[in-house]
Amino acid sequence: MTDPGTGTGPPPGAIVHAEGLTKTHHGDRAPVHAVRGVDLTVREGEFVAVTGPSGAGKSTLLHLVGGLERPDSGRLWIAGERADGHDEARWAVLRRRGIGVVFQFFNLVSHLTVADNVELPALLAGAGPRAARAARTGLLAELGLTGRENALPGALSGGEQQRVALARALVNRPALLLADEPAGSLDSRGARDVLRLLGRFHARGQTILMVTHDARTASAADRVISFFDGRIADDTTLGGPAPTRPGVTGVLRLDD
Ligand SMILES: Nc1ncnc2c1ncn2[C@@H]1O[C@H](COP(=O)(O)OP(=O)(O)OP(=O)(O)O)[C@@H](O)[C@H]1O
Repeated sequence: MTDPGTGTGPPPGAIVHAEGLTKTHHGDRAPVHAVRGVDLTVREGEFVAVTGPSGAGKSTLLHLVGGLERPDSGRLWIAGERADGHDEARWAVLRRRGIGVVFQFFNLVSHLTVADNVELPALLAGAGPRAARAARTGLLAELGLTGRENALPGALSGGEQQRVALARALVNRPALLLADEPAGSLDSRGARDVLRLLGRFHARGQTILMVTHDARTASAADRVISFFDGRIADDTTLGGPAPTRPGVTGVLRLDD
């Protein structure tokens, strides 16, 4: 891959640092320049929303950061480690540093119970069954899902499914939580609950990078990046409480 080598590398405390990140999609029509030389730093504890019109390249940017797609050029660091290499090296960094992802349509495994969906990433990461169960139990309690452990995803509301997906994304205590339109398929109550939960995890130090086309959803973040035609058009830090302490612990109550 091309390495422009022009940047300065990640500053201290950067969870995401990208320099000149570029991605062109080659479908069956003309090439689409989805991300065009993006420089981006997300510091530990930030809640950043990337917003912009359909086709602006928001999801492609999120996929590049999350290792779901590989950049054509540019450099990417996750928690200080280069993460833009060939597939094996990229996955090794992402596994070590930990990235959790929530998608618009939850992407739960339909034939696994809630408990198994949430425990699966912990078991894949090498946790023993007891540790995986303890992590799952704590998170489901925090997310108001105690009693739903044995349900299959299809028996849950959209809001409940997204909370299960959130538990799954957080079970390995990732350095970074990526959220792609996390409220996009929910009714207004489900959307409000999920955004409130994201806000509370953020208040406890969770770093979050969220993509949304919706300005109201974006306002849950404390920094809003406007993306247009593959580039950052605006980057605004909003007011709001600073994270109180790192780590995701304690009990969240939806009705607070
Ligand atoms: N795998 C792909 N193959 C070809 N073109 C793609 C691919 N993925 C995305 N694109 C194109 O790249 C551009 C950016 O897409 P992307 O999904 O990143 O934008 P977006 O801002 O997230 O849009 P939306 O809000 O509609 O999801 C669009 O023109 C899209 O059609």
